[in-house]
Amino acid sequence: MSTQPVQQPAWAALTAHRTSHATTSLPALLAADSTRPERYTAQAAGIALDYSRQLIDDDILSSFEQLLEQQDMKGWQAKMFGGEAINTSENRAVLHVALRGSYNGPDANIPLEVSENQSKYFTFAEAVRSGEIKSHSGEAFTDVVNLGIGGSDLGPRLICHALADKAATPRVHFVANLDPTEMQRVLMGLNPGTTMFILSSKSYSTMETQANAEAANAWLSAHFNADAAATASIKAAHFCAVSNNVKAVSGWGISLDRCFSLPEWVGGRFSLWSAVGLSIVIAIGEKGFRELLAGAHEMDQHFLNAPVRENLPALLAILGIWNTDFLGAQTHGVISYSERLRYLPDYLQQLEMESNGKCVDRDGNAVTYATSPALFGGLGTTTQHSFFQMLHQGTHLVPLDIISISAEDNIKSYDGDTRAEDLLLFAKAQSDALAYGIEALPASLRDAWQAKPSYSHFPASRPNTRIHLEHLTPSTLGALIAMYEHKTFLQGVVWYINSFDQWGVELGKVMFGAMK
Ligand SMILES: O=P(O)(O)OC[C@H]1O[C@](O)(CO)[C@@H](O)[C@@H]1O
Repeated sequence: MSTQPVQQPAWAALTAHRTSHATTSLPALLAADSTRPERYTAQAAGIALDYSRQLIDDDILSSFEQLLEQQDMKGWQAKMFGGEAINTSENRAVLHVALRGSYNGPDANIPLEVSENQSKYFTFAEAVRSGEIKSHSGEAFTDVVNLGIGGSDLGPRLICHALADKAATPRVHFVANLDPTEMQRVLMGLNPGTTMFILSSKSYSTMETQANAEAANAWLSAHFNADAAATASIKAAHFCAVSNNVKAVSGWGISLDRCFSLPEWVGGRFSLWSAVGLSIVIAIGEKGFRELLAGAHEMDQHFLNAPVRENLPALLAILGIWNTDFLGAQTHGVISYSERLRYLPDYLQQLEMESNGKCVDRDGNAVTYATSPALFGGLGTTTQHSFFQMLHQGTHLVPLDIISISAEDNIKSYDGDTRAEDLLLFAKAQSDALAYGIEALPASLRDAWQAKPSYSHFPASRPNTRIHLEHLTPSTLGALIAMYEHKTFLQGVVWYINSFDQWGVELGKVMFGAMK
């Protein structure tokens, strides 16, 4: 029976490990066992996860295996993949996994509904890509702008930036913010005559997206110098929509055959796999999108079947809980050594913090332990020249995920261009510097460094996990995102919180409404 984890025997064992390991350091752990990097590396779906530079050992991992059992990991997995209403505050199932063929429950209508929806927006996206669907002035669309926020923006934005061929049309753009400047800057270079908008809002109650749709509509009618009747037909030609509230969206003037629905059981921050991914299908095609789904499906199966010590999402969940609840970390950093993964930290911020930023458990009681850390991040190497100073020599413990892709997957712009190789080398160098400090230097350099005054002292023993993708493809990106989704879900299971509602964002909306 799951309950608050602090009541479980394994939590007490972990607390005891924390005390007995108080003086353990990463250089000592790494020096004591030359097989540690190999033993503490797990692989699945094209992703290798090396957690040898985390402050854990076999005893701690064993206690976590027990904790997962005591908190009924398997039972919760079965509930989620089987379609039980585990989002109890909203009485909803949590079935984004059904969108990638991983539903395990008895309702045969669910896979049918998924494939019916998919075929509608896949067909539409391919017709936009091929130029078969034309603009008001009879031209092929060159640009598509997704208007959405939160889950209706961050996943598609991440994936399109990572995978879209920037030289091909239609190009895909994103506008999320209420600040008119964002839209103005995106639209500045675009031709209204060949620009399509996707109004993407699961609830169709998000004021930012509605306001931006009005602004986009005004931009179009100003261009066409249109009267009211013409404005309606321009809107019909240049807008499509994604929503769970198709009736309301079509009421705004988008024709029903261009309104693509997503089921109630897909949470906003898990919705990129649904019609919310329309911008992705337009950017990478149906084939690419199906590969993305297949990669996520592979990760789903891995999460369900792999033993804990080989299970990537489970390991990430464990490491996060150890660092947060036992070592006292209040933050978690994600550093991507790949421009193509620029938006990963933004995406993960919503995924992890909106899901697990909770202080009340599933029974309505206050939790007595820490839940989601603050997640932040950025790109290597640029962040090395901004906040890495604090990571190396600051007073806070900041565990990191350091993510890299193979150099051959990157651009070479001239003969002898070694930037991609050097980028990868920096990911390794930073990981070593954080974990070992100057111990990792060759002896000659180390002696010289040691002679320096205390301001150059490196405390070391700063935990980090290396996550490496041999290739960044739709499939491996799908797997990477699904891995983080399941990490987040499992942490919520252990913390005994509902990871699938977001009441914390509501009060500000109501306050705004009261002031308006
Ligand atoms: O797609 P919608 O309904 O416009 O919601 C956008 C975002 O707003 C939130 O509901 C938070 O306000 C997120 O959970 C969601 O992803």
